[in-house]
Amino acid sequence: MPFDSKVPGLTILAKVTPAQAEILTPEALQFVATLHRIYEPTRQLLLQRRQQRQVELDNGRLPDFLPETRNIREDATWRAAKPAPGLQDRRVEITGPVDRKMVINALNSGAATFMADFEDSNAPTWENNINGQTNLKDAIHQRISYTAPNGKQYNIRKDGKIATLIVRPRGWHLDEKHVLVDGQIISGSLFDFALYFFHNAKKSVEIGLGPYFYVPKMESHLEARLWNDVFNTAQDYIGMPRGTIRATALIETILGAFEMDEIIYELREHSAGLNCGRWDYIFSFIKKLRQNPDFVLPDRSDISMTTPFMDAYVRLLIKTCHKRGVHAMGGMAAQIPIKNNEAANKAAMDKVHNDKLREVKAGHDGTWVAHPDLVKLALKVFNEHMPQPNQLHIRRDDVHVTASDLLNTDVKGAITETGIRANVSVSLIYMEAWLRGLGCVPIHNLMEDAATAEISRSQLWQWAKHGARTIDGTVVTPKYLLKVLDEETQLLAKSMGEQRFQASKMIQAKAYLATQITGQDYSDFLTSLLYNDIVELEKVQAHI
Ligand SMILES: CC(=O)SCCNC(=O)CCNC(=O)[C@H](O)C(C)(C)COP(=O)(O)OP(=O)(O)OC[C@H]1O[C@@H](n2cnc3c(N)ncnc32)[C@H](O)[C@@H]1OP(=O)(O)O
Ligand SMILES: O=CC(=O)O
Ligand SMILES: [Mg+2]
Repeated sequence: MPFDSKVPGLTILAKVTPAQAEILTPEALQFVATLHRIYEPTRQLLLQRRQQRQVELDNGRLPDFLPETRNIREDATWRAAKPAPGLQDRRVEITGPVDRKMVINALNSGAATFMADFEDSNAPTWENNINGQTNLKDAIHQRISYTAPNGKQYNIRKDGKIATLIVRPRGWHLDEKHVLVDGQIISGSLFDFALYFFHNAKKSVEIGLGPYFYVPKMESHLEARLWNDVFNTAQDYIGMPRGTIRATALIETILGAFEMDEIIYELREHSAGLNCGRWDYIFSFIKKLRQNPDFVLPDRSDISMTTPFMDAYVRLLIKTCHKRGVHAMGGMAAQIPIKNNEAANKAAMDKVHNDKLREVKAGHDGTWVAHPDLVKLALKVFNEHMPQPNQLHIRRDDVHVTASDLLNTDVKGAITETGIRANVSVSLIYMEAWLRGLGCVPIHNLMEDAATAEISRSQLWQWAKHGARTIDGTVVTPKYLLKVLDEETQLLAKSMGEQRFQASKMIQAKAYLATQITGQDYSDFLTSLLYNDIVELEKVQAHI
């Protein structure tokens, strides 16, 4: 039986269990439909604007600060909202997908906050998304528990030291194809935001916090304005004072980096600062400038936070945030604990330690970790170097970052066969996992998610497009990359064994990847490219 949404014009093209129906209530869905009807036209216009800007970039026009918003950047008098309850001290934030066990583990991890992720680390299957909403609702309503298949019991810690919940909805580019309003596919961002807000906003205030969000992958301040408008409508809708919501904007696109002040300004009543989403930032740098031969980068492993364009971005972000009185959050080191190899584990932990040390010394007010075992390590570094809750008082008016600093590709390194093979293998393994509904996986001892995998496949495209040369003199051609793809797939097949390989999604992943590495077709997002494969539409066309 198709699910009856009881909301005129809104159709759900998916199976809905009784537990999921408690999230998909007529009242919550009415709110989804309301937001869609008001804001979908603007979202579509902004997505078209992204395409227009891409054409300009492809034609050689480099990103720059906007002349029309100079007054916002140069007016030193305006400030954003003061930090909200639970968001003053954010020295260590754990992130992770909205899986029930992980939600409990993250809340218990000892981190100050937990960013529950519908984006980079989540494959947006219907199950993942709706069950994720149930998990977050149960968390905010303080009734979440879980029994694992092995009988292990998970409960929220009793000492009250639970991380403050922050939710990251999907970016503006992603659709939620299981829901139609007036026959139109709706936005994934609005769907994730609306359901979480509707069920939890009031309760989160009652428990002394608030409805808190991370907003990802914005490419302009106009996209931030759209979020701000959505926040105002949402608060008015449930009778909550405007300014109760707080949102930290990830600066993780090269175009967003040129509009940091403007993004805070648009969100100022709701702003909780900016975050250096380093992995998407590298991806965006490659993607947006992909047609320009001056921006061909070496191996992914050669691009670090001290690479000139990354260093400039960090410095500008910290300066901008502290000027406006909001948090400048750091990002994610990709290393995770390595089991059964003490030396390798120590080397990985040293890298995380050094990354956190660099962040706190640069002036960041907090950082991200990918795994509960990293919380203590990051806390130790921040406690030692940041005795107060944050470093908002440290102004960096001495920092001057220019457009050419943000575009400085003086990166030390080379393109190597090892780097090419690593990119192919990471892309394949990640895409295969994503197609099975897993959005974050350990690969070669690193955390890989949608943002990191995007770097790998985009580099392959760019190297083939420009006929880049490896350090050994090999010219990277489509033919060469397709040969490497075959070889790497065979290696994976061998290590997995025939039966596991055939049962996996590796063949689909390979077919998708083949379209993305010849320097011709380029999908703006891997997740958009793969999304149709994880959409399972129920046949309820008669109800549309
Ligand atoms: C670019 C960006 O956007 S960064 C932000 C997005 N990425 C992330 O959030 C990364 C999230 N991290 C993860 O998903 C995981 O840590 C992975 C996939 C990298 C590794 O996961 P695993 O292989 O399961 O790690 P491992 O086996 O060491 O886990 C040990 C325990 O920690 C838990 N755990 C691991 N990572 C997390 C996390 N981020 N949050 C909560 N719990 C976690 C596991 O569930 C497991 O719990 P259990 O012992 O009760 O069974
Ligand atoms: O979302 C974070 C990133 O690094 O990308
Ligand atoms: Mg990201």
